[in-house]
Amino acid sequence: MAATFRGTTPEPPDVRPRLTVLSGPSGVGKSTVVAHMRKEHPEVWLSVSATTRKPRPGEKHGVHYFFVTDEEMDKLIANGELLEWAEFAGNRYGTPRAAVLERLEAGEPVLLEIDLQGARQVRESMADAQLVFLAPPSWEELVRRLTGRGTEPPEVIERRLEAAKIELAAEPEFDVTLVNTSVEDVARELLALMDVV
Ligand SMILES: Nc1ncnc2c1ncn2[C@@H]1O[C@H](COP(=O)(O)OP(=O)(O)OP(=O)(O)O)[C@@H](O)[C@H]1O
Ligand SMILES: Nc1nc2c(ncn2[C@@H]2O[C@H](COP(=O)(O)O)[C@@H](O)[C@H]2O)c(=O)[nH]1
Repeated sequence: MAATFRGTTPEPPDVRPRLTVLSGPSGVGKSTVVAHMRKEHPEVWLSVSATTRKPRPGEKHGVHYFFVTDEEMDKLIANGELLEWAEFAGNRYGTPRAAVLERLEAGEPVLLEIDLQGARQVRESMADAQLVFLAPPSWEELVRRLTGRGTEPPEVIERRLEAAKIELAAEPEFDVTLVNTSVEDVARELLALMDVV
C-alpha cells in the first residue's frame, strides 16, 4: 500500500477525522479515483458542488454538479449556504454546507473533491478535517492527462496548468500526499485513510 505515499507513511490517528478533502491539480485524476472508489463503496458520501461552469457532455445536474447561474451563485454565497467557495480558472465552485453537516451528523464518511483555495477554507473552519493531496507522477504526465481528457480548449488548459503550478507548490500544507500512478492503489489508500476498509 505504501507505494503511492510520498514521504513517510502516516501513522493512523487515534480518532479518525470524518471529513476528508481531496485536492490536487486539474487533470491529476481526482474524479477518476473517486468514481472508482465509490463503485465498490457507495457508502462514501461525496458532496455535490455548485458551479457556474457549463456542463461537459454527459455531466448531469445534481449528479456531477449543481449547475447554477452567476446570480444563483451570488445568492448562495450571500446567504451563507456554502461551506467554502472559490473561483477557479474563470468559474466559481462551492460546497453546499447543509448537506455536508447533515451527513457528518449522521456519522457517515464524507468526501469533498475541491481545489486548493477551498481546502484552505475547510482547514480554517473544520480543524479536524483530513486534507489529502493527489499528486501526478510527473509534470509531463499531468499535462498529458489534462490535454488527453479533451474537455477543455487550449486557453482553458493553459489557465488550469498555471493554477496547477500554485497547487503543486502547496503540497506541504496537506496531511497526506498520494501519488496517482495507479487509480486502483490510490482508491484503496483513500478508503483506508477514511477508515472505510
Ligand atoms: N492513474 C491514472 N493513469 C492514467 N490516466 C489517468 C489516471 N488517473 C486519471 N487518469 C486520466 O486523467 C484524466 C483526468 O482525470 P480526472 O478528470 O479524473 O482529473 P481531475 O483531477 O478530476 O480533474 P479536474 O480537477 O479538472 O476535474 C482522465 O482522462 C483520466 O482518465
Ligand atoms: N473550492 C472548490 N473547488 C471545487 C469545488 N468543486 C470542484 N472544485 C474544483 O474545481 C476544479 C475544476 O473542476 P472541473 O470540474 O471544472 O474540472 C477542480 O480542482 C475541482 O476539484 C468546490 O465545491 N469548491
